[in-house]
Amino acid sequence: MKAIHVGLLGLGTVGSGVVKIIEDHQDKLMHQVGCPVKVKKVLVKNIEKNRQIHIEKEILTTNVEDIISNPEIDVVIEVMGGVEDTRQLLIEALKAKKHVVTANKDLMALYGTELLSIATENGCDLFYEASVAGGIPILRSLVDGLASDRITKMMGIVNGTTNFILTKMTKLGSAYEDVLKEAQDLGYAEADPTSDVEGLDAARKMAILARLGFSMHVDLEDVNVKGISSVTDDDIDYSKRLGYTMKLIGIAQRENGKIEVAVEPTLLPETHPLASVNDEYNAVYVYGEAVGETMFYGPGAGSLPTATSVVSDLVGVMKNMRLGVNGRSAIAPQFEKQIKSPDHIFAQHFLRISVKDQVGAFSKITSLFSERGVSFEKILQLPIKNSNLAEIVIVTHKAAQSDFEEILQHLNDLAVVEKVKSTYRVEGNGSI
Ligand SMILES: NC(=O)C1=CN([C@@H]2O[C@H](COP(=O)(O)OP(=O)(O)OC[C@H]3O[C@@H](n4cnc5c(N)ncnc54)[C@H](OP(=O)(O)O)[C@@H]3O)[C@@H](O)[C@H]2O)C=CC1
Ligand SMILES: N[C@@H](CC=O)C(=O)O
Ligand code: NA
Repeated sequence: MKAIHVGLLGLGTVGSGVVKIIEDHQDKLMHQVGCPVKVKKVLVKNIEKNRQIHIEKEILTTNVEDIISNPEIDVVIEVMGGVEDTRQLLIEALKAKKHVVTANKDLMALYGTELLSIATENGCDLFYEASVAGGIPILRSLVDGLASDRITKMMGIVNGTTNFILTKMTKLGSAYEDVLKEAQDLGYAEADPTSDVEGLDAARKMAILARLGFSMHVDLEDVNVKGISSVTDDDIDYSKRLGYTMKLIGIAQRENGKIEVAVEPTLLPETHPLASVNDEYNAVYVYGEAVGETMFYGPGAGSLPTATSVVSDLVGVMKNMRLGVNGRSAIAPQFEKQIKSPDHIFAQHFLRISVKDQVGAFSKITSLFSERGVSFEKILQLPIKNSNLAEIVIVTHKAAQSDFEEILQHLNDLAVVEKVKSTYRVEGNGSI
């Protein structure tokens, strides 16, 4: 039977893994799809570069047309990254009736809707499992495994780099910059790691998850984002003292048809299932009205885990080719997008405030909270050595985001408050 020919755009961390899996698992692939799978051409920037894997030099090219306009190539696998130019390339590939598999969340978060509709118009598949939570088959689980349910909440650790950094800072006391460098060396971080540490990479993934889970057209701008670059050792220490673990958490929840999607450093009780997800591992908790609680766990970044999702998508394309049903799996959103306003978003909050160590300071602060009906779950007050300042650490009960923001503004105006040093969302007290 005729072989399926693949054109690969990119041969870095993920691309090398794809080549390795296609070679090493050829028997399994042939058994599943009934024909050999061959990598025909690979686009790279620099042909002369030393590579981790062995590859015939004549397969490499710097001319994208060798892939996009190559009539022998059936499937284009995009693992090079980039947005605008890559979007044009993939549109060209789809119009040339090539199926596409991509790991590119930047692209799918911004142009996923457009690309999926071009794929459908051209009878092509466009699969992107690796774009969210690397090796975890989370998109297929939402689209197929939980297809019959109504999903109301998804919460997870969806960025390997930041989870790696926070784990090493928490468990080993490592310095932020050193661990970031380690994550880059291990191939977890993006080409520009700003998108990892500032939460944008996780926001892109949460937008994709919310779109599929809630069947709504969720845009990247709908996601409230805060990253981990301002998290300090002190914040981590205080969280530990209060029994919490700091994680970069993505939350997407739906209530009465309205949604909230956010990514922010969040404190979780140490006993929470997501608190024990460490290093580059990811986990996504999904709550469905009928199924109840489900949780998906696995490596969120790295060469072979991510490539596993890519090659499994390739198998999906090839199975559809055999059945003659390519280009029929994308489903248009069922619901109009409705975003929750801040007075409908409720969460607990951690605050660390330095105050003048004087009589009445504490009551001035507490009355700001009580005036808005916000009560405290935990409080810690400690003197700051060699100063006339004290540090107050508070964990509130659930409060509306609008009330909390108002309290913060007024706190900063109080004469007894030297500085609100940090605030974090707290999740998972009582339930996931
Ligand atoms: N690393 C990971 O764990 C994960 C990555 N992803 C996504 O997968 C994609 C690839 O990531 P990763 O493998 O880490 O990236 P790398 O930087 O390791 O590899 C990128 C590859 O693409 C090639 N390339 C980049 N730009 C061009 C261009 N303009 N023309 C030709 N070739 C180009 C590079 O060529 P050369 O080798 O010559 O420099 C390189 O081989 C990204 O979209 C990323 O977000 C998704 C999940 C996990
Ligand atoms: N940079 C990303 C790679 C996978 O998506 C991460 O760290 O999770
Ligand atoms: Na995945």
